[in-house]
Amino acid sequence: MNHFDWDHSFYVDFDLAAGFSEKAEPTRRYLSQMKDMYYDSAAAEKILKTEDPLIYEFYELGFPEREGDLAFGTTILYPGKVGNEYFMTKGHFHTKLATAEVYYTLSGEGCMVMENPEGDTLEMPLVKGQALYVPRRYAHRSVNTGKDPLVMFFTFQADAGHDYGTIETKGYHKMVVEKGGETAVVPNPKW
Ligand SMILES: O=P(O)(O)OC[C@H]1O[C@H](O)[C@H](O)[C@@H](O)[C@@H]1O
Ligand SMILES: [Fe+2]
Repeated sequence: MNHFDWDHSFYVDFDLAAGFSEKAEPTRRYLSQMKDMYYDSAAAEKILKTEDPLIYEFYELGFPEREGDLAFGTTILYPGKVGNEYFMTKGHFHTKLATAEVYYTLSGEGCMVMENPEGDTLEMPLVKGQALYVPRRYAHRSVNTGKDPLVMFFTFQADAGHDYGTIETKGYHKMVVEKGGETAVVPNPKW
């Protein structure tokens, strides 16, 4: 765990291409920790028989969950697929539902899949050099649709919290898959 002093100014280094930091500590999520989130569970089990790939890592700054602070860091989401579904983050709602977040794509290409509790869905490409605004009340998951790591910088209100509940049990309404050599957003048959 890092110990930054959130009541004083501080620097954190983030490599603008690769997303890595020397100063901050990464949290890593492997396929074994999120295998049930992929639609094709047989494909996930098959991969896990021989390896447990690192799906993504993000730099956790140990931010205090205080009103007025900002959480920020980078996420590095690796390329790959489980069955025909691209590697993705778990995704979450904010516990304080009405909390937005900004993602800036540093390198790679992908898609941000969003949905609100009413089931309205939004899918927006993650494009290098563009900041994407994730609106209040929308759960958000990033998906790597490219061949290289997808690297993003993010920031949000530090006391927003993470709510994984509904996402972990039912998933998202939409999935991002490779279909006939193309990237396609399709309905999740589990809904
Ligand atoms: O929480 P996950 O869906 O696994 O995503 C991992 C992390 O990456 C993102 O960039 C978020 O902004 C973080 O708040 C989040 O914890
Ligand atoms: Fe978030």
